Amino acid sequence: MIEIKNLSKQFEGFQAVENLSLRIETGEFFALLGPNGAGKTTTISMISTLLLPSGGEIYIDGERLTRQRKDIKRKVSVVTQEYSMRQDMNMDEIMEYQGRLYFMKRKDIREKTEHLLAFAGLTSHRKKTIRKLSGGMRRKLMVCRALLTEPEILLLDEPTAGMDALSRRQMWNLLRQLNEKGLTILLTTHYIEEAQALCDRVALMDGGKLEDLDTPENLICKLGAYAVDEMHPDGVHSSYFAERSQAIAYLSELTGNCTLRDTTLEDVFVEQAGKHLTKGI
Ligand SMILES: Nc1ncnc2c1ncn2[C@@H]1O[C@H](COP(=O)(O)OP(=O)(O)OP(=O)(O)O)[C@@H](O)[C@H]1O
Repeated sequence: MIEIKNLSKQFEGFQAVENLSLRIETGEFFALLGPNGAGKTTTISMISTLLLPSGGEIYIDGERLTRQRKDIKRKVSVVTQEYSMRQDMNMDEIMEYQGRLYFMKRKDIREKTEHLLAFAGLTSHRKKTIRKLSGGMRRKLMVCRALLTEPEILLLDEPTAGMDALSRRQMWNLLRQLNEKGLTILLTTHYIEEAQALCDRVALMDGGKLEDLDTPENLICKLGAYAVDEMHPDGVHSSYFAERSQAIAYLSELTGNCTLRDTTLEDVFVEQAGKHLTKGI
């Protein structure tokens, strides 16, 4: 369980995260969503202790997280946005290097590497050096590396950024299976359908602050489960309704090109962060 209390981060006077409080339950699959610069990466970096908070606290299973508490830090692994791996190493070497950093026994490293690479479908590529791997393979390897120390919590900063649709689905399946085995997962993503497909709950951030936090279904219901899109020369204008009958009544009054559809989490995101994203352009 991760508990964040009044967490803040300032960079030279700039408030990147402001008074953030939230709680992620053990075994939950949780997403931080928000426009560019919302403070998602900064939040993940503080939970992984890469960054120190300017204020507030983080608790893991009820214990205060600090850089000195190696026992608590070990419960948390992070997959960052950058490929932080030596280009000239192959997969086995990357895993061995990571295991040695954590003083794991060689036999343990070998056994777990075997299992993790097979689980991620990477075994046949294990002797390729990092520079010869595709972006999707590298990200999967980063997940394997993060899992080597058997964390209870996995933090992923945009785990499928730049992946093609097939690789993204493979990563989703991998993460789903890990979560089903009990791993608590916190991810940031710009692919809203990713959060809708995977996550139990979603936190919407903007300008360093928490704007809303709920299940995707509840966030959609709050906006209105039915959407009517009207095509205008400047783009699409969407209106939201709780009841299908209301949406149909509204639609019947319209004369232009318009459609009725189910509201998605992306609609919730666009409405929240409307000033940052413009639909239809
Ligand atoms: N080291 C730093 N020094 C100064 N400002 C920073 C630093 N790191 C982040 N920021 C600023 O803090 C704000 C939040 O950044 P952060 O990377 O957490 O946002 P984000 O929600 O992850 O954005 P994105 O979706 O673009 O990855 C941004 O305005 C960013 O410019």
